[in-house]
Amino acid sequence: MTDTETTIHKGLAGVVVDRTAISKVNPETNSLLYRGYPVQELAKACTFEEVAYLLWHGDLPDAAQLAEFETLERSLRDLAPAVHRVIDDLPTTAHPMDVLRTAVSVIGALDPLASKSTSEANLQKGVALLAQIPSIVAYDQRRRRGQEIVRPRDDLGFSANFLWMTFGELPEEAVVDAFDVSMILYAEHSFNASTFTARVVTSTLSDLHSAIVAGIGALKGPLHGGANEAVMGVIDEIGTASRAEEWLDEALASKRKIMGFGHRVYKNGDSRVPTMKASLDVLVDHYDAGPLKAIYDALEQAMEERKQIKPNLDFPSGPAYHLIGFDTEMFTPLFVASRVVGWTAHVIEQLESNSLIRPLSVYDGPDERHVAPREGRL
Ligand SMILES: CC(=O)SCCNC(=O)CCNC(=O)[C@H](O)C(C)(C)COP(=O)(O)OP(=O)(O)OC[C@H]1O[C@@H](n2cnc3c(N)ncnc32)[C@H](O)[C@@H]1OP(=O)(O)O
Ligand SMILES: O=C([O-])CC(=O)C(=O)O
Repeated sequence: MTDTETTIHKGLAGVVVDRTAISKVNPETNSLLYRGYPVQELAKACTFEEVAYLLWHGDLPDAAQLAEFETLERSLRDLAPAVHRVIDDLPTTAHPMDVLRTAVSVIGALDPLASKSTSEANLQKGVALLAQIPSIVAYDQRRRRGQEIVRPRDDLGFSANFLWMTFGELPEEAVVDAFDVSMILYAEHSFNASTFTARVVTSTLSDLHSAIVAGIGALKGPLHGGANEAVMGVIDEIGTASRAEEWLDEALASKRKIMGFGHRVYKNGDSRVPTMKASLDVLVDHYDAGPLKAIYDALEQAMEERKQIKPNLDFPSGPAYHLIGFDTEMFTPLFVASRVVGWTAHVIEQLESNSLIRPLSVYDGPDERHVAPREGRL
């Protein structure tokens, strides 16, 4: 085939690269299934731990399986001293995603199973990361605020413990539930950029921690997970609901991408947004945050009128995390705390039927040329 006959799929848009049994994103029906279950049903009826178990094992746990899984996750929450030391050595000017990426890399280097890549070994590594990423994120926010570390509690579930370690107190159940819903919704989304990155790394037969570190790097960008942090910047810039339309017109005129809107796959709205928006509404009531919600609604409406582009999950989750009390730059690490579940499931699935991921490209550099003799060239 000549270069002129080759179709280039920029950004791999529309390209199907493999099969997956983990989740199904369906833009036609605006639905998202985890192992066959609609994510809205899971968010309503299950805890994040149950959903993690489902994504890793293919089925929801029974009572004994859940108890065993929860006991294991709760037993692994403490960070190794070396991980603490590395975090302490990093300046508080470092972005929390860089701190998290570095800490996960240290966990990998310390892991006695580092070179083992059976499904069992990868599940063990995955559950340790599930348990320890909240400890890293909570500690990082506290050290930035000059606060003492709060140790994990093994009498609390994943989300309650995460909030306990971050804030040193337990918020009301409605807040814990809203946070848990966000964790469920962020857990998995087929071949998104960070998951694909993790699968590319895995396809070389590299290890799980390397894949997760690479996934964190891909998630950090504002076109992907970094958008939940950027949404808060937008809301701060707008300042008050009555300015939303004017702000949007100026932003669009200067060709800005509006963070928290649009999606590569969903063109008619993100299946997860209604569920997260309901949780945001609970938080808005709880924290009496009408003005923030008014900006949210005004921007959503103006974006619909100007561009007919709908919000993605990062639009409601950014303000939700703000209301719960997280610093804005911690929002994308919160996404990691959840998505590590999806990444781990994909690493395991990739290894089950691996093929090195290595696409082709069309060369459009200079025609062949030859190196002139050294004398005369230099
Ligand atoms: C959890 C997640 O990762 S969800 C994604 C989070 N990312 C964001 O919120 C960042 C903002 N959104 C975007 O940049 C994009 O919508 C993406 C990257 C998510 C998807 O992009 P793509 O599928 O490549 O769509 P693409 O960029 O081609 O957009 C198609 C058209 O819609 C416009 N558009 C899409 N999203 C936006 C947006 N957020 N703001 C303004 N215009 C937009 C594009 O400018 C383009 O217009 P044009 O045809 O006139 O040039
Ligand atoms: O699927 C995508 O491209 C991005 C996304 O929504 C996610 O990773 O949750």
